[in-house]
Amino acid sequence: MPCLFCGSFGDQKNLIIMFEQNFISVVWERKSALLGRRRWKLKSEITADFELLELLHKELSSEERAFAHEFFLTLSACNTVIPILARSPSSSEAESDCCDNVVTIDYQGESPDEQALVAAASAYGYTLFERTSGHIVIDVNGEKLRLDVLGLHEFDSVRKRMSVVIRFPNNDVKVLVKGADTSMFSILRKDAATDDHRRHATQSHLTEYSSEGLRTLVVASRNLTSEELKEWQCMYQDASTSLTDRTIKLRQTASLIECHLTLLGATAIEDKLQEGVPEAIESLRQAGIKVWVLTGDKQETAISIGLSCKLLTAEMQQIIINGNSENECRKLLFDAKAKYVLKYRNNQDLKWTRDAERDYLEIPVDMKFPNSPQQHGGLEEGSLHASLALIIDGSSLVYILEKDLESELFDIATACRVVLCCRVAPLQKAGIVDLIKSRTDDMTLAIGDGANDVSMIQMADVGVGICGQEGRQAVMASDFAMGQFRFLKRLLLVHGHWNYQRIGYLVLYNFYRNAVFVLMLFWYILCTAFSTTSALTDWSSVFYSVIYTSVPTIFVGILDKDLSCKTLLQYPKLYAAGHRQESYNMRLFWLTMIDTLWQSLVLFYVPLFTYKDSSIDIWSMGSLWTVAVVILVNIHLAMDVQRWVIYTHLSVWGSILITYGCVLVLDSIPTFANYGTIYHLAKSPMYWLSILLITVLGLLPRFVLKVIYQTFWPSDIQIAREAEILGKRPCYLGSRPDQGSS
Ligand SMILES: Nc1ncnc2c1ncn2[C@@H]1O[C@H](COP(=O)(O)OP(=O)(O)OP(=O)(O)O)[C@@H](O)[C@H]1O
Ligand SMILES: [Mg+2]
Repeated sequence: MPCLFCGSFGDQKNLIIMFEQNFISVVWERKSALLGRRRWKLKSEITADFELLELLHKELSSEERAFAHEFFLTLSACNTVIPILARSPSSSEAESDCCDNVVTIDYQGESPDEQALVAAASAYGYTLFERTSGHIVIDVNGEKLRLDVLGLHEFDSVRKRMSVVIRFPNNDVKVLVKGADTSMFSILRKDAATDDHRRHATQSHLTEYSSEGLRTLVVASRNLTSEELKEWQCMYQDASTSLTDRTIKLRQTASLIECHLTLLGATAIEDKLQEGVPEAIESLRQAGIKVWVLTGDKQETAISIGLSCKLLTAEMQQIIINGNSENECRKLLFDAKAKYVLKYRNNQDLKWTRDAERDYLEIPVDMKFPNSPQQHGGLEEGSLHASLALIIDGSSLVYILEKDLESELFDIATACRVVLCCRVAPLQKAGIVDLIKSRTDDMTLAIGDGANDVSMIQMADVGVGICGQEGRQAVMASDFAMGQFRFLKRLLLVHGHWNYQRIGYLVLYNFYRNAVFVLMLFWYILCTAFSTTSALTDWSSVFYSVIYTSVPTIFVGILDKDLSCKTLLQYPKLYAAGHRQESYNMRLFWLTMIDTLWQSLVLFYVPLFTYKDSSIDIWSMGSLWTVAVVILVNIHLAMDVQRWVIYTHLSVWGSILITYGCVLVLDSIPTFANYGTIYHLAKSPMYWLSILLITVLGLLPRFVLKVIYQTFWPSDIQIAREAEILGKRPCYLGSRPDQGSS
């Protein structure tokens, strides 16, 4: 069973912010802000919420207003976004009346979430328009506010938050922090009852937002006393210049100030699914690929995204593992195993059969055979097995992956139809891929777009990077890069299928091509009592692999297609031919070798038999063998070509012509022992008859076997191919349970 590990496949960050401070949730979009004499024009439009705008224009003395001010200040200051300014002419007269100039502002950075948040802050009058390493400048409702950046603790997947230490013009020093709710709530101040109230309200809003599939962040801040600042500065200086354990030291320094924070609010960002994701996932699953989602997102968000991309369905039985200690995780795993997995194992045979039956339902009714199981498939649909979905979070994985619970997790995960790991750190993503790689022979493919997907992309057998808005790290670490998740469907179902067919065939063909030649020479050695004489010139031996038979191999290996891209995309189950190892397996290998043995015997003995009464020399015989073997292997290849294009014709038939050309040239050189042989041979009909006999006799068993197989035991691909050629839809494609996808 191949496995596919997905990071995120959303890329369009549409912004929705929920400001929590006044316990109201406001949703807004991007908008250009009109600020004093300068007009900031954002790349995309944001519509601001009127109520919140009104609050922001009140006197700063009110507590609610002060919190709102600090919330937006944190959004525009606590990030690594770089503003890119471009002056543009005012478009209308009205605009030029109220503004000196219009400045188009584009925010660039590694995190699309941050870009969206800074743009939203700008729409509310907090426009970040200058950033250097030492300071940032924010346009706060027309007033320029310059803030000194004393230090920045970048986001990392362990802390799951970032912070910035800012000195205000009045010399106040503040630490502004934003991060994941799980990491933020533990470092908030818990002094007053109002804090508790605010906290609970925020928590319930966060749950609500993440259930809608929004990506949430919590924003907080606090003032630093001069002693705290001094201590932090000392440590920060030391950590940032340290040559060893720099990351750990910086993390310790951050923890010094990232505590006792005052909650300011929360944000929620819509991470729109890319186009075609549900369809792509569905097709991959029909193709027999298990899809697992590994994300750093909150559990509710991950479940909601899982539902929207149709990975999870409402009927699925969800096994949720959220443990905070080893014992708790152990208990949850054992309970889940006893309750679901053992039951699943007992029903496993039944399940596979029913899976296969279910696949009948995808095929149009009018195309079914009258007695196909589809007839009762509809009746049984309601009683089909309830699928299992495992949902597990990163903190449980800490206990599970590092302890002896790995095998329990593996048992449960493999029994589930869907596995969803949320709040997982990059190394845990790699750990999950490793778990499958080390315990099964399955091929793993990891796909992701962010820096946090790099380790899993590198760990998987095949790594695919999506070039999104989250930088190029995933792409740089991957084997394949693509613009959108949905292209994976084509990559696997079409190109993966073609490649498998071509490589499987080429491996067998190349064994055959070389073995038939060597065996022919071997029979000659046996017949000449190991005399070490040779019938073929050295030139013929060298040219056989390099010129006579190599070009068709290359062209067929690149251009041959058993099925059209349309059919492969329409019937994902055809991909399962690879799972069943239909193109290359031991049976096929030995059959090919037996066929090779037969063909080499025909090659060697037919000329001996046809010329048994003649007195031709051994070089003439060698010349005939050379030409005959080239014609035989090329016609063997021609018999297996599935799609003839002009280049295939040119290469196959051209190779035979080139062989004749080379033989003519080699036989015209007086110093060679085979001088003039072809000219004598070609005159007699016996020569041409021998070649015809070799070709027909050599390929006959293969031809007969192929006809019998394709008539009585056609493969799915064969059926689809015939249907394609006849212009019909395949009727019972992939439906035979014995060939069902694994
Ligand atoms: N720049 C940031 N500043 C603060 N917090 C962040 C930042 N980026 C992400 N986070 C928080 O850390 C969490 C984990 O981030 P991470 O990048 O590991 O995963 P993710 O982006 O949520 O999901 P995915 O695995 O799909 O990329 C996020 O869910 C978010 O709450
Ligand atoms: Mg991310």
